[in-house]
Amino acid sequence: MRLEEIRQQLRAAGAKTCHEERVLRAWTQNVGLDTRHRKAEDFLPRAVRQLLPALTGQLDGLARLRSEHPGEDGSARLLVELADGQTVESVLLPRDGLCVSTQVGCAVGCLFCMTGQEGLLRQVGSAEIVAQVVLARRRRKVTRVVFMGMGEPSHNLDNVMEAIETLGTVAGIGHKNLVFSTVGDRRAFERLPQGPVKPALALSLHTTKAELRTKLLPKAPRIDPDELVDLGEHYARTTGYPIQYQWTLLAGINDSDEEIEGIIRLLKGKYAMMNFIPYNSNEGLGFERPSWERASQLAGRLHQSGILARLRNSAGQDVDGGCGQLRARATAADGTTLREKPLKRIARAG
Ligand SMILES: C[S@@+](CC[C@H](N)C(=O)[O-])C[C@H]1O[C@@H](n2cnc3c(N)ncnc32)[C@H](O)[C@@H]1O
Ligand code: SF4
Repeated sequence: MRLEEIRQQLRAAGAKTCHEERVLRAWTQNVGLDTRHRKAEDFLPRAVRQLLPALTGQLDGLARLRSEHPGEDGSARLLVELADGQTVESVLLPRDGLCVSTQVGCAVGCLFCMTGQEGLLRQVGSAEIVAQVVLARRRRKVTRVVFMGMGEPSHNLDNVMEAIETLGTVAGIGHKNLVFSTVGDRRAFERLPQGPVKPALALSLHTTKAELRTKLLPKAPRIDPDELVDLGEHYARTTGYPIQYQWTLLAGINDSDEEIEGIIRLLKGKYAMMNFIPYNSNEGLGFERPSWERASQLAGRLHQSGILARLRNSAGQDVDGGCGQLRARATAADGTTLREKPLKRIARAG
C-alpha cells in the first residue's frame, strides 16, 4: 500500500493538507490527535473523524510483528508480517536506529546475500516502509532509519522516495539520519538530489575491481567503481553529508592488500568513509569471513592513509545472522522453500 492511497482516503472525506499532515503525524509518531491546545474534534472535519477507526485498522494491518530476536549488542531483529502474509525483516539498532526493508527479495542477486537468493518477490509499498518505523516506535525510540534491510531501494524508487519524504517531515526524522543504501544506480543518483528530503547515501562497493564486482553483484547496474565514487562524491558535495561506503569482507576474495591500495586510490581526499562489515555466514553460500585481526589490519591501513574506516559487525549477528536469514528460516519452517539457484562460485583470484 502507498502513502498516497491513505492521503486520498482522507481527502475524499474532506481533509485539507493540514488535516492529512496531522493524521499522518499522529500515526508515524505514535501520538494522539489531540494537542495541548486543541482537541481533534475542534479542527478535524467530522467525516474525517468518522473515517479514523477504519483507517486505523488498515494502518495497524500494514506491518505486524511475527517474531522478535534480541541480540547481545542491544539490537533486535524483527520478522514483520505484511498484510498479504509476506514477511520482511526490520532491525532495531543500538542508539535509536532502525534498519527497514524495501523489497520482498531482491533482483540484484549478490552472491553473499541471503535476500538475493530469492529473486524479487514484490515491492514493499511506501506505507509498509513507514509502518515498519511505526511498529519499531511502539517498542523503542527511533531517530535514525537506514534502508539497509531486504531489497535494493533504487529498484523501488517511487515507494522509497515517498517514504523518505514522510519520514523526514511528519515523522520528524532528521534528513541526514535517513540513510539510502544502494549498489549504485543512475536513476537513484538523478532522483535523490531532487527530493524535498535528501537522505544520506551508503554505497555498497565491495571491490575496486570492475570485473569482480560484476561477478559478486551479478545484476547490479554496470557502473565501474571509479565512476561510482565520482557519482557518490557529487552527491556528498550536493548534500553536505559524507558517503558511507560499505564493504562486505569476504576472506580471500576482497580482503587483499591490492584492494586496500585500490580503496586508497579511489577514496583519498573524498568526502567519504568506509564501513567494513565482515561477512555474516549464510549456510551454503560458500564464503568465509576474514579473521578479526586481518579485518582490523585493513581498517588500520586506511586510517594511516587518512581515510576514515570503521569495522563493524552487522547488527544482531548472533541472532540468525545476515539480512534475509530470519525470513529464509521462517519460510523453510512454513514448509515452502526458497527458489533454488545453483551457487555460482567465483574464482578466488577474482
Ligand atoms: C542487505 S543490503 C540492502 C541495501 C542495498 N541493497 C545494498 O546492497 O546496499 C545492505 C548491506 O548488507 C550487506 N550484506 C548482505 N549480506 C551480507 C552478509 N551475509 N554479510 C555481511 N553483509 C551483508 C550488503 O553488502 C549491503 O552493503
Ligand atoms: S546485498 Fe543488497 S542488492 Fe545485493 S542482493 Fe542483498 S539486498 Fe539485494
